[in-house]
Amino acid sequence: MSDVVLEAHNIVKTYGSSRHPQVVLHGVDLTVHEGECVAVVGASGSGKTTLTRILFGLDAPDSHVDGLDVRYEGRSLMGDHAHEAHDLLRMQSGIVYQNPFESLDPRWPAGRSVAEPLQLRRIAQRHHHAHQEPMLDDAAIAQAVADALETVALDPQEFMWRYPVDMSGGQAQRVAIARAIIKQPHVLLADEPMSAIDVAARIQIIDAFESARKRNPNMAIVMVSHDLGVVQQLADHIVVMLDGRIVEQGPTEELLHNPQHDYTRELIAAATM
Ligand SMILES: Nc1ncnc2c1ncn2[C@@H]1O[C@H](COP(=O)(O)OP(=O)(O)OP(=O)(O)O)[C@@H](O)[C@H]1O
Repeated sequence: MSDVVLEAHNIVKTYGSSRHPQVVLHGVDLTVHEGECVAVVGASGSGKTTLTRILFGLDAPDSHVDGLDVRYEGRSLMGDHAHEAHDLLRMQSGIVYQNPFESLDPRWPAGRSVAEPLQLRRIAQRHHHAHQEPMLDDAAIAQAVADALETVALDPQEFMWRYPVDMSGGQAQRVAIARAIIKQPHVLLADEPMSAIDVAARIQIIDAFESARKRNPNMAIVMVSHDLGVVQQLADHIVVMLDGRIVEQGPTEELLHNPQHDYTRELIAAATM
């Protein structure tokens, strides 16, 4: 089995006040390997987004829990060197959100939105004199933007200058995916990337993720969805959540053909694709 890139151990998360605590994650463990696509599925409110945000260092779990840890490529996001681990994870991860129009600046053409993560990397290179990687020039950034747009099957000539207002939801989501993958991230979080997209365009989003994986086979993807049907074509491993707990997980084929939990059977019956 390939290397573990992300791991979460005994994650507890409580919202609310001390008088009215609401525990939304009850000691959850999750492991993601290099190159693997893990889908986290379950009903609305089951804790999928909270768990995956914690896994990507975007939210903090309850502290003072025995056995608690969150690690990226072996580095703990919780311990003494948490800052370095968070910085590394931020640099080496990409995120795709549910609504592409909220993640793209409406004043910018697609080319600029897709280029921005590399522009920011170039600024960081200038500040930190990072000599371990070649300095990005304008031509390298333009080429990377064209490559990323091609990966998601958008013609760079046409889309470089297209504004979000002139895109369909599916096209805008593919631009958002191009933006998320341009840095060749090690880990990609996609939170309900298809639920705001009409059913006809979903296949293009699936194709976009598939070609992003082909281009960067070591990249791990964590995909959140409430719909098993949507993720079955992409996921290698499915994790089923119910009321803040993982009730079942396993390789996609095995889980879909031989579900062990009643709730997994319900999800399979309700799947849309
Ligand atoms: N910032 C917050 N403050 C208080 N409660 C929260 C907060 N964020 C999430 N919750 C609660 O935590 C629970 C889990 O939410 P979460 O968004 O992780 O679930 P989910 O499975 O991703 O649901 P959905 O599919 O609707 O996004 C829900 O009951 C939600 O109301």
